[in-house]
Amino acid sequence: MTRNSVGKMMGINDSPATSIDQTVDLELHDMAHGGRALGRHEGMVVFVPFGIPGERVLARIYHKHKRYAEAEIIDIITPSQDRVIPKCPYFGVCGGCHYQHIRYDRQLEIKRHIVESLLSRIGGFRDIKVLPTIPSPREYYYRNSARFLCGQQGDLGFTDWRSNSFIKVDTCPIMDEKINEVLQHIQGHGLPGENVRVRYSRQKDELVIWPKLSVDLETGQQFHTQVLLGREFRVSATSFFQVNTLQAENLIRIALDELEPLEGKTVVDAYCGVGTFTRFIAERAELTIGIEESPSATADFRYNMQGLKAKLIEGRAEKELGRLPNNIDRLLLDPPRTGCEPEALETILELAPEKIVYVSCDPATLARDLKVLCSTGAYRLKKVQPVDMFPQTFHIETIASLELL
Ligand SMILES: C[S@@+](CC[C@H](N)C(=O)[O-])C[C@H]1O[C@@H](n2cnc3c(N)ncnc32)[C@H](O)[C@@H]1O
Repeated sequence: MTRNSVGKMMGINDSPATSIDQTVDLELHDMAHGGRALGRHEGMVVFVPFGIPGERVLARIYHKHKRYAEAEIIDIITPSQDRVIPKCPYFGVCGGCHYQHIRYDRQLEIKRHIVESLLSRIGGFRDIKVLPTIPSPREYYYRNSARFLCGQQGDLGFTDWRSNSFIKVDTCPIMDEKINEVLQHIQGHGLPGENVRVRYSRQKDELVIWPKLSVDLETGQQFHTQVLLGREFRVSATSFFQVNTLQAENLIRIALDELEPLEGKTVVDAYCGVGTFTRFIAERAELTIGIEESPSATADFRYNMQGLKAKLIEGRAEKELGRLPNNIDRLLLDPPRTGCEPEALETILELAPEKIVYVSCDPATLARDLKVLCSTGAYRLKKVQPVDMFPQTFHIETIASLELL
């Protein structure tokens, strides 16, 4: 989406009365997708990071675009009752978290509201009531995976959200405690120019630290084993895996409920990764067909699906969906943030499965794709359920369920 289209969507005007370095008094009235609160000055929308809707703030304009401005809070005149003290010493500088200053139950409501408003504005779904966001079992220390950037001297850290420059970090309270422990050992030992990926399986107490480093810990492991609802998954260092293990179990439960009944059915799991959903579908359905393009994920999928009624098609979903037979009963979609390619959506409309469950990590592309699937009158949007996979950040995971009319 371009900046101008964001401006138009929000009903934003250009305002000569707003200028760089100006201090403005703002009532924050909403939260935009992307984690910034919204205020208005002289008719121009102002995006305010680390604000909370309902607050009145004094803010300094640091960017002015044609249709909107960006401002940083210099004083909070009326704080929200939902404002809390962030846990992380890097919060406000590090680009990883956006909501640590907001009480957790308010984060959940903000996410629900954003999904509903994007479905209405982008998707044209005016009457859809989005269900309350399912809270993460852990509000902090939930991530089973970290990707650290490496600075000049082998220091490990993340990015300053304003300047995009490297910042060294010695702790990260959204990563599993074990990943924080590992960081103590590997800090200062990164390889300049290379990211360091640390993944941890709490159930199996297994680590992947990639690439190989000169430290007093085993590094360079190719795989580790993650466990979801009692099933083991081999996951390679470079394969995608859901970052919030406990919440991924809820995601699977909801997706299965929406796909049921599965007995005797042919199901396609597009963008299947290492087989997270396929594994459970294949235990019930007649045949499950996964589609995945990543070579490491497809190798893991083959390993994980041994003995199950599951087939794999290696390739891009937008091409491979068109080669499927016409008897597909159910379709699960779990694409990357960019959503589904138009070609994939066209083919899905031709295949016309009775039920589609769309698992999305970006509600804007979800709304765009659901509009394509529903605007022809082929599908009805039955249920929309946000599931908080990423507490303390603006990222939103949503499951949408569609039925053929
Ligand atoms: C959000 S992940 C979901 C993976 C899996 N469903 C899971 O829950 O673990 C998206 C997956 O789609 C794969 N992918 C990305 N673009 C693709 C495309 N055009 N066609 C097929 N797979 C794709 C990625 O490699 C990744 O494994």
